[in-house]
Amino acid sequence: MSVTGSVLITNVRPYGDGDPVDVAVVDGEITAIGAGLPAPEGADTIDGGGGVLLPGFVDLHTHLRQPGREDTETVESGSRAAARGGYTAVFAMANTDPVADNASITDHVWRLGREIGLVDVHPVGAVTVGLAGEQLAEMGMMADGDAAVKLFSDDGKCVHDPVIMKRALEYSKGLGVLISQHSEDPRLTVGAVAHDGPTAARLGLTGWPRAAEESIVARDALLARDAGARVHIAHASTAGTVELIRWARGQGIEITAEVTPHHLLLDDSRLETYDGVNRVNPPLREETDKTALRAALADGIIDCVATDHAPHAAQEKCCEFSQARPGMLGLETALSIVVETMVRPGLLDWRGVARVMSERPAQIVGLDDQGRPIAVGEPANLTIIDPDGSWEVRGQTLASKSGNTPYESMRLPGVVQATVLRGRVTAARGPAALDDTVFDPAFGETAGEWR
Ligand SMILES: NC(=O)N[C@@H](CC(=O)O)C(=O)O
Ligand SMILES: [Zn+2]
Repeated sequence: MSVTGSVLITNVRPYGDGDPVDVAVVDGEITAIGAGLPAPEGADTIDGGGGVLLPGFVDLHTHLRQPGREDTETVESGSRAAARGGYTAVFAMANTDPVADNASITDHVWRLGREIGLVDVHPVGAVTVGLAGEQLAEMGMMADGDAAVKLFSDDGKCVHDPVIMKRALEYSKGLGVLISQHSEDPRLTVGAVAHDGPTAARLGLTGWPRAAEESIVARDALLARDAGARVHIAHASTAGTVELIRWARGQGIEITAEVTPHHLLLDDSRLETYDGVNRVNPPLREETDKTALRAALADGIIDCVATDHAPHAAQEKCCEFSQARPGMLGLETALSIVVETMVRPGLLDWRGVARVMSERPAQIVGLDDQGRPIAVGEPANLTIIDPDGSWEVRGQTLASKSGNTPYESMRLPGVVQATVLRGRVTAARGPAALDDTVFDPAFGETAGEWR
């Protein structure tokens, strides 16, 4: 991950503040910020178009599907999707085939990410062997490997046995790593496909109760308290989870949490059509949950946004709702959903977006080169956003190998114009593209084509 570049970014507003400035980057590091800067020697110039400059985004929850399901996503296609979404680091979940429960696999994924070089790919290690929930995986070996695994999760499955979870938390503390829990009591979700509420009842879908999530959140908060360990809650989806985290924080328990863009925007009213694209774990909840999740993200009870980018093949999503695989794409649409649900309603300003999409996720996992301030001497991991632009989502044109976006044909606000990883441009479109601008009507009125 040592490849660096030099670039001059012109006409951008760091954190959306003040008049546009230029940002000079030499060998991956910001060397100057000011008006009318000369391009560093040998550096390309990209035109920021007066857009907002933020630290590159960090995703704590991405499914890259390699090894095992390269027909739906690869480290390469997922890295491209991440770069186009404004991300400079992603954490690739362990529910691959074979499962990433040993250092040879986590190191392999890490090496692939490094060779591709579009985003820092940090493999997540499994907590238990084969995600089976019975025997702890060699967490220490993974943490000590080339990938230096920082985050562990059986995501897709919950570490259900409290004795195993207790031991895993104790180990994680000793290793200085973090466990991300997919909070779902599997005994309460047998056959469940939709939020357990009036909509599921009316549609004849088996319900997934809020208690399936909240009981594990409460339990793990207590286990973390007793172990003196930190714990992270993946894809928080209910108002009750928010209250439990608030309570635990008040007790001094070190608990952090993420929310997905889809749980901020969508609710179970989407299920009326029985379209499998809307099936996801945890399920889309109700309006009251959405409101609580947005407020919690605004006030910091929920730390960050994580995509839970979950690519699936078309034939796995088009079937009858209960048969469809759970999961939605997220990397390329996350920023726009955050603009729609948080920035437009005035819940977050651009500094707040930097906090929930860059700074907090980097801090939670202890990345010291991501989520850094935009300042001289800092690593140039950056994203440029057109805050006033909009684009129309088309699954077909996304960089992801899959097309299972719940936002198909929706016009979304906020357009990622370019992403810079250690001074190298990893994605650029429209005015920010290095070559001449190409307007592609498929991308809508304001969003230019990716270069
Ligand atoms: N979220 C999902 O619905 N699916 C994820 C697993 C997960 O994050 O639980 C997947 O791997 O497809
Ligand atoms: Zn999950």
